Amino acid sequence: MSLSAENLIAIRRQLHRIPEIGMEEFETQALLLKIIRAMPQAFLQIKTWKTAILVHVQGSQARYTIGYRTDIDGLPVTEETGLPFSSQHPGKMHACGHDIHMTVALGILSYFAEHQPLANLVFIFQPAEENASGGKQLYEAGALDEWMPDEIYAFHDNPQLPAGVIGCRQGTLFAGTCEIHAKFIGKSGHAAFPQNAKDMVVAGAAFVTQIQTIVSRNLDPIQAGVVTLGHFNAGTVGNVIAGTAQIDGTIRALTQEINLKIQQRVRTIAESIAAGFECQLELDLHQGGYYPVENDPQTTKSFISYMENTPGVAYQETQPAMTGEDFGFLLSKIPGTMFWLGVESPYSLHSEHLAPKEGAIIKGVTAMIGFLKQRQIEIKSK
Ligand SMILES: CC(=O)N[C@@H](CCC[C@H](N)C(=O)O)C(=O)O
Repeated sequence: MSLSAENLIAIRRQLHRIPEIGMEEFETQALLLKIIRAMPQAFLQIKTWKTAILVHVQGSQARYTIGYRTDIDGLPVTEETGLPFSSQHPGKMHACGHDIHMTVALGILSYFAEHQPLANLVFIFQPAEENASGGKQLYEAGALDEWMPDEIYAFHDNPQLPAGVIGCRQGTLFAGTCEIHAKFIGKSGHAAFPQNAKDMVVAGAAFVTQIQTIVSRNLDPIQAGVVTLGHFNAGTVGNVIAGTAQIDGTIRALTQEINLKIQQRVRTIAESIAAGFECQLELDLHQGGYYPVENDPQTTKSFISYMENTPGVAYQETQPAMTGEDFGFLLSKIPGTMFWLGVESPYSLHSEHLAPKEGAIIKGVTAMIGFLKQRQIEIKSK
């Protein structure tokens, strides 16, 4: 039997209880495998790569392969929702809704495990979307090679959209991101003798301040970019000069060109601060697979047309967002479409209070099963 709405909610709650950080999703992988192995197996082949799971569904007229990807990792966030099925893993939470993503993928898979598709389908349960570009790692390790999709789909939950509403757009959906890790290394000393030390609170503060000029002074005002420094750690106590400052942040831009331009300005400013304060610099600008999420014109046209014209599906065109997604890497290799699924919450993604509305799950499953069925017919008739 395909998984019912009630089954899916129960599964989502099980997954929600056991969030794990990227590349450590062992319990999650075991639970997913148990659920997948309980489905009818006639059309399925299952393989694993590290904590990832790949499931191939044999199509009856297989000349084409459609991929569907979900991420499976949680975040290092302490849950504050008060829900009875809250995280049982201290300091970890599905605060980005990947439990919803996994559940929707299982719902779609359970349908096609029972109703053989025309095309082959490949379901990718991908680790480490948040921290280590699991999609890029999996692709580059060749885990997909045997079952390489001709096109691919994925969604991210969206607390700002009403539950169950599908959001999408042609072109860029999400920004490309790049992590900033900067360490300024000076010399600690007594607060009374600054002449004998190299104060990294001051150097770090200058870096933070100068970085603010990148978006306001270096970018075309019509173009968009974000530089957020979310972490600054320097010193220990008020009367000791700090010998090091560790500053971490993230760059976001809607094109790779602007992302690279911001990276270059961050590097120039960090190096000039290090020179000016006569200190050392360790700088790591790490983009990994977090390329801009660029939707393919053909698959996205077909996707939007289905969602707009299908009774029971609520569709809304959305603006590009500055969230990042390593699905951008897979979309740079395989044409496809990323979309939003509304889960309606007053709290944002990554909030310790995020409590997505579970009614979105069955709506997402139903919309995607319908779309994938139509898409296979479209492809067959080409
Ligand atoms: C949907 C979402 O929230 N994605 C993350 C992706 C992380 C990108 C990377 N680790 C970075 O911090 O730049 C996001 O923060 O947008």
